[in-house]
Amino acid sequence: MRIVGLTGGIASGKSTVSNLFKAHGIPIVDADINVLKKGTGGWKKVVAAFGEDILLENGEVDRAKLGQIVFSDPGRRQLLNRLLAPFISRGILMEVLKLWIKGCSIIVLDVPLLFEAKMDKWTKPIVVVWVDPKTQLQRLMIRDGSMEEDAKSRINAQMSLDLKRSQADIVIDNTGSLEALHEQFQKVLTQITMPLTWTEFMLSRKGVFLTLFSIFVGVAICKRSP
Ligand SMILES: CC(C)(COP(=O)(O)OP(=O)(O)OC[C@H]1O[C@@H](n2cnc3c(N)ncnc32)[C@H](O)[C@@H]1O)[C@@H](O)C(=O)NCCC(=O)NCCS
Ligand SMILES: Nc1ncnc2c1ncn2[C@@H]1O[C@H](COP(=O)(O)OP(=O)(O)OP(=O)(O)O)[C@@H](O)[C@H]1O
Repeated sequence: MRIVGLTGGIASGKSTVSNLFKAHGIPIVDADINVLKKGTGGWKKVVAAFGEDILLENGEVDRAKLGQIVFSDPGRRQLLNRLLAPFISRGILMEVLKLWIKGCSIIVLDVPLLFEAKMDKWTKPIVVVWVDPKTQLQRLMIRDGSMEEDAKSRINAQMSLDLKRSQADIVIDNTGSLEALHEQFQKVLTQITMPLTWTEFMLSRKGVFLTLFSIFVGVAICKRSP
């Protein structure tokens, strides 16, 4: 199985790229899907630590409010990361397992904090969606309707995008137009859909079944021979 890591900086275009993978039939595992959903373990921990003030009337977490708290206070952000990390990794593992059982051979993990959370060692190749700092700030402010100071504090809450780029196997430069992004994406798609390496094949469902089948046949032959 090939587990591709997809990461980048805030508003660098990960979701846009992730949607392109989806549109081409590549399964995506989203890192923080449902970890804050009402009643889940992550929700309980976060409510216990941050108080019921962060909840909406329906009991769901007010993400905008929690975002404002954690992006303006590194200590509170580290606390949130610490509380949610086990639920995020468990969620990812379960999703990967489900896709493995289904027989998927190439999947993409969409993890904004892939390097920060040290999950990069589980993915190969790593695709980093990079954007120049000025464009990143502009896109973030437009998308979230936020002020420059708030947007900058969110950008600064992450490892630098240049450092992420230096650790990537594949870089998508998303500073240009959407057309330019689509063009680069086609090349990336060709790269990541290349035939599996021997190791990737052995880790896929087919590879494991083939190994088990070979062992079974080998044992059967040995038993029959005098
Ligand atoms: C702070 C929260 C409530 C804000 O929710 P909101 O819906 O407004 O934003 P969303 O989840 O879409 O995240 C937007 C972007 O913010 C950045 N971001 C999110 N969490 C963090 C964090 N803890 N540190 C730095 N950047 C972060 C990422 O680039 C992400 O893509 C939410 O992001 C959260 O619960 N974060 C902690 C969990 C986490 O670490 N998620 C990242 C998965 S690896
Ligand atoms: N090439 C592009 N040209 C113009 N706008 C773009 C381009 N790529 C992405 N955008 C826009 O920039 C914003 C950020 O993109 P996107 O939401 O995909 O980033 P992200 O990395 O997933 O963000 P986050 O980390 O906050 O989840 C969105 O409003 C998106 O529509």
